[in-house]
Order: sequence, then C-alpha cells, then structure tokens
Amino acid sequence: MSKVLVSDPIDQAGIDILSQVATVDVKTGLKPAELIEIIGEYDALMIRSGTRVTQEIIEAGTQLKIIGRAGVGVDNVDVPAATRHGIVVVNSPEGNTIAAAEHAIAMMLSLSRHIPDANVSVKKGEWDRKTFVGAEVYKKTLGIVGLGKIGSHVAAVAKAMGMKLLGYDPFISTERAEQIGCQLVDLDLLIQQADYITLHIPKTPETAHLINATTLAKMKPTARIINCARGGIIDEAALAEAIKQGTIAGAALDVFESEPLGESDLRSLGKNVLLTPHLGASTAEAQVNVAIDVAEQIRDVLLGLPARSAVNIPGLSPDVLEELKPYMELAETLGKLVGQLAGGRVELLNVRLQGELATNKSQPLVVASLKGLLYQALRERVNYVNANIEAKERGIRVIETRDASVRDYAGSLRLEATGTLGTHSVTGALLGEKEIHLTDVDGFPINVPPSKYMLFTLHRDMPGIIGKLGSLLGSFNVNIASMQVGRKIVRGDAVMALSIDDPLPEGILAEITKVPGIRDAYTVTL
Ligand SMILES: NC(=O)C1=CN([C@@H]2O[C@H](COP(=O)(O)OP(=O)(O)OC[C@H]3O[C@@H](n4cnc5c(N)ncnc54)[C@H](O)[C@@H]3O)[C@@H](O)[C@H]2O)C=CC1
Ligand SMILES: O=C(O)C(=O)COP(=O)(O)O
Repeated sequence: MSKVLVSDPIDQAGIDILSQVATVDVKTGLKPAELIEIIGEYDALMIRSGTRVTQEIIEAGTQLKIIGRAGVGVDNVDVPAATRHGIVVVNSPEGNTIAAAEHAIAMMLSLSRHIPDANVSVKKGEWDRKTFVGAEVYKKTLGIVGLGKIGSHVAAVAKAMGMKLLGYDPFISTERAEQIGCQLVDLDLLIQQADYITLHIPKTPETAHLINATTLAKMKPTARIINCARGGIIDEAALAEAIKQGTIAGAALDVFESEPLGESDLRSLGKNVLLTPHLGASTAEAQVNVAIDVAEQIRDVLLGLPARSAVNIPGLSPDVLEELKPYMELAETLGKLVGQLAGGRVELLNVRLQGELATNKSQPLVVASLKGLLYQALRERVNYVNANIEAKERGIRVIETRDASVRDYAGSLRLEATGTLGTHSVTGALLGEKEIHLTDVDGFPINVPPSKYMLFTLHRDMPGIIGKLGSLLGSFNVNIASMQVGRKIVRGDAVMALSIDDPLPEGILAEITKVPGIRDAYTVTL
C-alpha cells in the first residue's frame, strides 16, 4: 500500500480520501532535518504553507510521486527540482478563492475603521470614540494588483461597496478587466491614484519587493495597502519606515517575508498597521474544499490516473488527456521505436503532427514522444513531468511541425530522430478509435500494428531474401508472429517489419546483416 505524509494541518475530509488508497501519517511541525530523514518512505506529500519543500527534501524523497499543496501558492515548493525528479506538483486553484478575497475585504474595512484596536480598547474597559474615527471606502479608489481569481472576487465585492476600481495585471486583456469592472492601468498610475491598494499576485522573482521604498514614496499619504497574497511582495522594512514617516496611512498584512513573523517594527506601529497570522485561507469552508481537492488528486495519481491541477505539466489537463489518450500511446510507442532505430545519442527529434493532430491542443503529444524516446535510457524514471527537462539536459533539440494537409488518416504522427548514427523516421496512426498502426518506417510505407518484440531490416527487394531470413530466425528458434515488406519500387530498397514472439537472442543481428541483400537490421522492444 502507498504511504502519504501530511506535514501541515489539513481537514479530516482530505485524510479520509487519502486513507482509501494509502497509509496516511500526519506529522506536523517537523524540522527540515526530520522531514529529510523520513521522506524517503513516502509516495506522496501533502502540505500547506507551513512546510518548505526544498531541493534537499525532494532529493531525499526517492519514492515521491506527487506533492499536493492544499491551497494556491506553491512558492514554498521547489517546483523545478520536483519537475526534474518527475514528481507531479498539484494545488487547489479555486478552493480558497472566496476565503482569501473576503479576508482582504475584511482587512481593508478593519483597517479603515480601526475595528481590532477599538475592540481591544472596549474590552479593556475604555470608551474612546475619538481615537477610532475612521475613513469610508465608498467612492474611494481601490487599486487591485493581480486580477486573477481572488483579485476578481475582491473587485466584485468592492464594486458593490461603491468603490472605483483600478487594476494592474499585465497578463489579462482590457476586455476581461472591463468585465470585472476595473480600469486596466499601469502599476505606476495605480500606485499614485489609489486610496487602497490590495495585492493578489503570486510570489515570483518578478514580484519580489514589487512594493518597495520607491513605490511607497509615490503613494498618497492617505493610502492604505493590503497584502493577503505573499510575504516578500512588499519590502517590510521599507513599509514600516513609510508608515512611521507618514508616507502612507496604513497597512494590513496577512503574510510576511518570514513566517511565523519574528522580531518586526511592524508590530509596534499601532492602529495603522493590522497583522493577521496568514489566515486568508483559514475558513472552515475553504479548508474542506482544498483538502478534498488535493487529496482526490493525490489519490488519483497514486492509482495511476492524471491529476486535474498539476502545476508542472503544462497543457496536460485530464480533459485533454482523456481526448488525446490513444494518441498519447501512439506518440510514446513511436518515440520508443524511433529511439531504438536511431540507436546511439539522439541530437534532434522532429515531431510532425499531421491531419487533425495539427492543432495546438496536440502539444502534449510532443511530451509523450519524448517520454517514449527517453524510455530506453531512463526507464520508469521518465514521465510526462520531466520528459522535457530530461531531453533538454541531454542536449536533444525538439522541433515541432504541423501539417493539416496530410489526410491519409484522420490524424497521424511522424517522428524523425537524428543522432550520432544517422537519421530514422517512423509514422503511425490510429485505426478505428484506438488501434495503433505503424504506417511508415524510414520513408517506406507499411501497415503493421506494433508488438512487444520487433525486428526491422533495411534490404534490397529481391527473390529469396524473406525465405533466408525466415530460416535464419528459425535456426535460432525465433518464432515470427507476422511479417510485412514495405517498398517504394519493385526490386529497389525495402523495409521488413517482423513481429516476433520473444526477444532476439544475442548475436543474431550480426548474422542477419550477413544475409546477402540485407544492409541493416534493428531489434526493438516496445
Ligand atoms: N493569504 C492566503 O492565505 C492566501 C494567499 N493566496 C495568494 O494569492 C495569490 C493569488 O491567488 P489567485 O488569485 O488564486 O491566483 P490567480 O493565478 O488566479 O491570479 C493571479 C494573478 O496575478 C497575475 N500576475 C502574475 N504575475 C504578475 C505580476 N508580476 N504583476 C501583476 N500581476 C501578475 C496573473 O496574471 C493572475 O491574473 C496566490 O498566488 C497566493 O500566493 C492565495 C490563497 C490564500
Ligand atoms: O493557498 C494559499 O496560497 C495560501 O496562502 C493559504 O495558505 P495555508 O494553506 O493557509 O497555509
């Protein structure tokens, strides 16, 4: 039975799902060294923001197949390292959208009306109404940085409160921004005009310290900033200084450069700074959503099924996979075949998507072709996650071409591999819905289904050659299941494709190439 380690608190609903297929150990608060020591036993790791999954942890996780982040941000996971090791990383892109958006709105209103400090004051027995005079958000300008799922919901709520919305997001269209009710502007303008700024972007190298001393200096002195996205998007030291100096009016932060928050000037800035301990996703509803969403994906991957929200398999959603599945098998088979025909080190793979495959949706077939090509070298270590990276690291250049005009079959795939020993090509198509057929080898037309063990020869088409090869194989006790010759002209060059029942015995290839007329022979295991 598989083993799953849950290293951050997740809802029981998730544990129940994982328990259907695996032994589940919940061990929260582990130190990095403790995690490294035990991770080798586990097939899957389920986390929230509390666990940093570093390269060392990934390297120690020799059995790991999947890392599931019960939430959105995967900035605490070394995704490139996971990808190199063929580990799928999944998250729950929508499970906590509402929770995080509502927290941002709550922070904005709490900051504006000093609710947390007023509450503390009343509980202390005071009745101070002067200190806590606030500001309204109605008719104020809200600048939303990041108009994705959370930013869009914040926009909808803020709009209903009568706020004017500016948005900055270089990756969305003006039409989308209009739909959300936001005027799309550049960051500088947003920063200068907004009364409130709320951040809803991921933490990436580009967004680190996006808000810094320079940007803070451009804000209105009455501006307030809310960060319920990620620590480190705001330079905390610069922010503390800006509030002390009155450069801006206040800040509400749910996330910090280092969590838990340690020594910080931000703690001592009174009612103009509001701090919560990364509570954006901490609602009962969101925690059930994300736990179920991610546990289901871990369960599926452990059962050999695809994950629906893998962050490191671009373009390979379950819908696409379901639609392309027979073609993925075709691509992988052709990859294995052409890799073995090419032998040696392959330097260039040309993937030609033909007929109805000549669409952008077929991009995963390139990955499947590479997976097949690399199988010879990497066996089970290569998968859809790491095939691209492994190919790149081996210096294999991949060219993708599309030709919708090829109409012999509904869709066909042609792989051409060039390596140290020359160039070979194979083409295949599906007969009916999913029966794979090889339709061309090295430019010679054939029509054979692939089989586990195959023998290909390049020979001259001449009388007696088939008989000679048959007797030779017979003398080595090799049973031929099927055989076909492909040729372009009578008595010219030709290809023979044989399906055989067992692997070819050692030494027989050399004997085959001694048969007069046979130039080359290749044995292939699919
Ligand atoms: N405080 C908390 O507990 C939670 C925090 N989060 C954080 O919120 C972030 C946003 O979440 P979603 O809205 O679900 O993600 P999303 O992917 O739907 O939206 C992110 C948006 O940011 C935009 N973006 C990316 N780079 C940008 C840049 N350099 N400048 C401006 N815009 C940029 C993208 O185009 C996208 O529209 C997450 O990455 C996560 O870090 C999410 C959930 C809970
Ligand atoms: O989903 C996210 O990105 C969050 O930041 C939520 O973090 P958490 O799961 O509450 O530790």
